[in-house]
This record gives sequence, structure tokens and C-alpha cells, in this order.
Amino acid sequence: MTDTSGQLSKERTNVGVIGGGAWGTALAMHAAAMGHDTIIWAREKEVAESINDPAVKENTTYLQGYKVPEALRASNDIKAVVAHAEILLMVIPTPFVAATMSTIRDSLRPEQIIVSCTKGILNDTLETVNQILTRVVPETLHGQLAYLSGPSFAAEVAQGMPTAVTIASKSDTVAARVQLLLSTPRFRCYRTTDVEGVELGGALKNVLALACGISDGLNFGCNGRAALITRGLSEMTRLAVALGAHPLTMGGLAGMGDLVLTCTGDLSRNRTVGIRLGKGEKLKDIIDSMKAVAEGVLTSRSAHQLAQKLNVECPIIAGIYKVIHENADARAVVSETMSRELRAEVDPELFEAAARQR
Ligand SMILES: NC(=O)c1ccc[n+]([C@@H]2O[C@H](COP(=O)([O-])OP(=O)(O)OC[C@H]3O[C@@H](n4cnc5c(N)ncnc54)[C@H](O)[C@@H]3O)[C@@H](O)[C@H]2O)c1
Ligand SMILES: O=P(O)(O)OC[C@H](O)CO
Repeated sequence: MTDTSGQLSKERTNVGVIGGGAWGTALAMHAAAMGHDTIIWAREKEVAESINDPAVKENTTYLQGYKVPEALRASNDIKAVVAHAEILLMVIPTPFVAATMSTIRDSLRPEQIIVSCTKGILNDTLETVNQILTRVVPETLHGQLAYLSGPSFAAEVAQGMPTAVTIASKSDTVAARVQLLLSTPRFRCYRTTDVEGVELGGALKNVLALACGISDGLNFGCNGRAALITRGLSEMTRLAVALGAHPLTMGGLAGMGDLVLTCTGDLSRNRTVGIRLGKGEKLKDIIDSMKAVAEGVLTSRSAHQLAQKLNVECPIIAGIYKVIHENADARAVVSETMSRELRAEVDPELFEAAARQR
């Protein structure tokens, strides 16, 4: 494929990437390949060393096999990365967002844009990343927050494969700026002001990917997987709308797009965890064998608790919660879910509302 990166915008800026996992690395590779002066903060010394070493130029810990651009630098000094950046991509797994961002709270500048690329819902507080960031970063920066989500496996972005994502911000100006700074002919960014929809789509699809993995691990076939994706999207939409999202966002890249990718793509860590569970491995053994984070494991608890709290019917999410956190037998959970009271596919009230709008 011809490299046409950078045809859309000529503007080049300083990018800082907070988080040296697979996705942080792929996004840093993308930004550096575009010509942005990019530094990635990695928590682990060996990650920064392997990215910086001219003989290696690779994140051998989290994204092995993909050479990073010569120009990409890595650092273990998070404050130096913040000082460098006009735009900060935050790519920290959800459980570590608050602690990591607290360490740089006082180093952030009001004109900086912070783009969360993280997909999860915190346990206990049940906060989305947007809620964590508005709690942790100074108020002067709240209008500068944006969220990048959508179907995007790190390994494919690292290879420059065509990818489309969504950038959400309460400020359309901020979303448009991030969109322009990150879009290339291989990496197309859309934009929206529906922060809740984009965040919840990205977080909840991980729970459904676990479900599809379990189903595939049990050899339950293609019919079952399609049913899980479709009914899963209904649950995601009901829950996200109850939390303030726009329903149409759930049919877009951050909702259905990422749901389909993660429920069917073999690169998904969440789907892989599900497959291994379905084949009979213990969750602890699976987690212990992985360096990467499968966000759906913890988000399944948060999503189930949010559904209960808001009284939103989410039987698949409830079933995954039982399998993951209560050690329930997956076959029994499937049988129980399929034997629930029979119902209309779409809530009749929704049909009536749609008819009234015609
Ligand atoms: N990998 C992908 O394809 C992909 C794509 C889109 C979104 N995401 C999302 O990006 C986020 C980050 O995932 P990733 O794939 O970059 O990471 P990863 O799973 O490859 O690696 C784990 C990351 O967690 C960090 N970490 C571990 N303990 C930590 C601690 N105590 N404090 C701070 N950081 C700690 C590690 O340094 C490493 O950067 C997740 O929310 C994930 O869902 C991932
Ligand atoms: O590998 P997963 O399951 O964490 O999914 C990665 C991305 O979120 C896909 O868009």
C-alpha cells in the first residue's frame, strides 16, 4: 500500500503519549509517522529502552514484531513528556488512570488537549474515564478533554492498516482539532460531542467480547455469536442511553463497530480471555499468563452494578458477571438466559415512538 500518511493536514505538533502498552505504542507510532514530534511515556524501564535502542526500535514487551519510526522517542519521565506535549494521548488501563494522572495534575497546562484512548468503567465508583478525568485534572482543562474510541486493534494500526475511529469531546472545536491532527488516509477520524456514548460503547463492548469468546470456546457456533452481538448491542444501548448517551452513537464506530470487531476478531484480548474460559481454563490462570489488560473482566462488574442501580434489563451482562465473578457455569448461564420469559424483540413503546415521528 502506498504511504499517503499526512495528506490531510500539514500541521505538525508535539505529541505526548502517556502509556507504553500496545495501544499507546501503536498510537505513538501513528503520530510519529505523521511527522508529529512524539514522545511516549512508559512505566517500565525496559519498554523505554527497547523503543529508544537504535538496534531494536520496538516495544518488545507489549507490541512485539512492529518496528517503531526512527523519530519516536520513549521516556520513563512522565513530567518531561507532559512538558513536551501540546496534545497528550492518555492510554492507561482504567484502574490506573486516577493514580497516574494525579502524578501530573500540577504539570498540566490549560491549553493542552488531553485525549483519553482508554476503554473501561472503574469498579467501586462506577466512573467512566471521562468522570475520572474530570475528578482528577484541573477544572481549567475540562473543556480540553477528548475521547478516542472505535474499532482499532493496536497491531493493525501499527501496520498502517485502514482504520476508522471516533473522537468525542463536549467541545466540537477540540474534537475537530484532534480529528485534523490525527487523521490520515489510513486512519480516518470522525467526531462527535456525545462523550457518554463513545465512552460507554468502548467500555461495554469488552464485556460482550468476553461473552462471544466464551460462546466460541464452548463451540456454540455462529448463530449464538450473532445473537450475542445483536442482543448485546440492545443491552449496551439501553444501559448507555440510561447513562446519558445518544442511541445513534451505539450504532456507530464506538458502539456497533467496535462490538463487531472485538466479538469476532482473533486479535481481541477480551475475546481471547472468553475463549479460554469457555474451554475450561480458570480466570486467574488466564490473567496471570497475560501481560496485557483485558478491560472487560473488571468492567463486567461495573456494568452489571450500573444496570442494577439504574434498573436496566441486561441479562447477557448479568450472565457474564456471574461467570467471571461468581464462578457460575457458563453452559447453565446460557441455558438460563435463553429460557427467560419470551418477549417482543423491540420494546413496543419504541415502535410507537418511531411511528409518531414519521
Ligand atoms: N491494545 C489494543 O488493541 C487497544 C485498542 C484500543 C483501545 N485499547 C485500550 O487502551 C487501554 C490501554 O491498553 P494497552 O493495550 O495500551 O495496554 P496493554 O494491555 O498492552 O498493557 C498494559 C499497560 O498497563 C500499564 N500498567 C500496568 N500496571 C500499571 C500501573 N500500576 N500504573 C500505570 N500503568 C500500568 C502497563 O505499563 C502497560 O502500558 C485499555 O483501556 C485498552 O482497552 C487497547
Ligand atoms: O484486545 P481488546 O479486546 O482489548 O480490544 C482492543 C480494542 O478495544 C479494539 O477496538
